[in-house]
Amino acid sequence: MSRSAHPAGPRHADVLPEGHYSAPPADLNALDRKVWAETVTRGEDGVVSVGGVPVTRLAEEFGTPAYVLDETDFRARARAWRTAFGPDADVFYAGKAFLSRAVVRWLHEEGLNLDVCSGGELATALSAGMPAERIAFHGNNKSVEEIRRAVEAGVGRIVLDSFQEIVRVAHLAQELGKRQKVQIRITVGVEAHTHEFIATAHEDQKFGIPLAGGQAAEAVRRALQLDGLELIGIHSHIGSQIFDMSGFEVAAHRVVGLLRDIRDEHGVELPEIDLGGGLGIAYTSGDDPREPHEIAKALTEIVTRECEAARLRTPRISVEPGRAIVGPTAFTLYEVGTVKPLAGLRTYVSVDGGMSDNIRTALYDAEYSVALVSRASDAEPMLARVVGKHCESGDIVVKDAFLPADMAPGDLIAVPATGAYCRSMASNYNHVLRPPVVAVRDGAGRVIVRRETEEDLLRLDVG
Ligand SMILES: Cc1ncc(COP(=O)(O)O)c(C=O)c1O
Ligand SMILES: N[C@@H](CCCC[NH3+])C(=O)O
Repeated sequence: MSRSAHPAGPRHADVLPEGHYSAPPADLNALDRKVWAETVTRGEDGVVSVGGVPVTRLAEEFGTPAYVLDETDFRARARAWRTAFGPDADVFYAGKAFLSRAVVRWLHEEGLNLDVCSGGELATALSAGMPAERIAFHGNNKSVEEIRRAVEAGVGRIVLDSFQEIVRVAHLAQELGKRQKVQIRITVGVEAHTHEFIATAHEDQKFGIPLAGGQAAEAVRRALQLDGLELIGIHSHIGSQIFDMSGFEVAAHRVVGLLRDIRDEHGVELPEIDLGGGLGIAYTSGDDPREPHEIAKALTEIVTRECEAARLRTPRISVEPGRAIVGPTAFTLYEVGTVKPLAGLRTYVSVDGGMSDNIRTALYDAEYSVALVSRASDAEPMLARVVGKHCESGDIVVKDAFLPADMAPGDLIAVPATGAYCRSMASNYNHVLRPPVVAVRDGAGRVIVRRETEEDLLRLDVG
């Protein structure tokens, strides 16, 4: 296999990209500790390992592309959240970030609860043994059938998202002879500092019942009147990939304000509040994520302070981190197929996956980093764009990155921080098969979600 440089290719682009990769890093072989988990290291032979397992071995054993997830890191992060919030609060892992039966079992063992947002996620959670009372069921348009299954299973809470749903859940619960614990999701009117597609607490979007205009107060009134419901609290989720804590502070302030109004109007002190998920992770060296203990301290302090001011008993707090737990624990391992230098522009490096295993770049203009992991290289940096194999020019995995100028077919590259919203949003576009998830632990990899096969694809075809 040729390791030669590509003389026609640019060493640096004439026009450098804006953002975090506007200049090449000093050493392309160094792994940026902001985006790579500590358990990922480069050996003396230049090969990168995770938890002591070389990526070359993983590629041989499981093929590429593959999501490689460090189980030890996942458990440590889950535990850190659990410990940070302590016994008087609850941490619900948001299954939408990535869910599999193995993950459900790890969460159960680490003492976390689970947030699900569809019948499919609920089925996965229950089939892996998560106790129903530790499950929260979310969604802005749960079907009657999904609600029925959740109530029958005995989920710990259903988070109500509309006036229609308040009535729907109450009737179904009554029909089943149950009183369902519920929270009401409200929209607090905060503009979260994140991509507009993943902000969820400003007024003009689909989630929750607005605080504005007294709508949330009216929803509470109705829920308290219905026998099938036990209203246990108020829920707010302001968006995702957020670093600035001020949005959470405003949300907590407004949620506590509603609890105070409820006490004043109905004489009831609701025992719980949920402040959702949304904490950001580092995708590039420019991102500075908060640690779980900082977040726990900030949220607990503000809720306690606001409750004291309102003379309310401090409610039990819950949170729903997804990305912050699973995001940093996995990387996607790809094999390079072609290297195409475009003079004066950049070099296109095509990998064996693409937008079907990571839609985030195309969907949110998300930034990622990338490294050559199957060897070290002393070649000069070249401005590269990592693209997939799909019939779409927007099929970009990493928009701007510096890779060594001797990149060649057969090299393995890895994109870190792909644990969240990559496998869970993967598709079969172009009938490309979805990659496996390989969990690494104790010096070995094991498949926790297998690679799709052509038989899997054809199984759904009728006729
Ligand atoms: C209701 C709810 N909770 C939790 C989450 C998890 O968010 P994140 O993965 O950003 O922590 C989401 C997704 O944004 C959500 O919609
Ligand atoms: N899927 C989104 C986040 C949405 C979270 C769910 N409400 C992402 O990849 O960032």
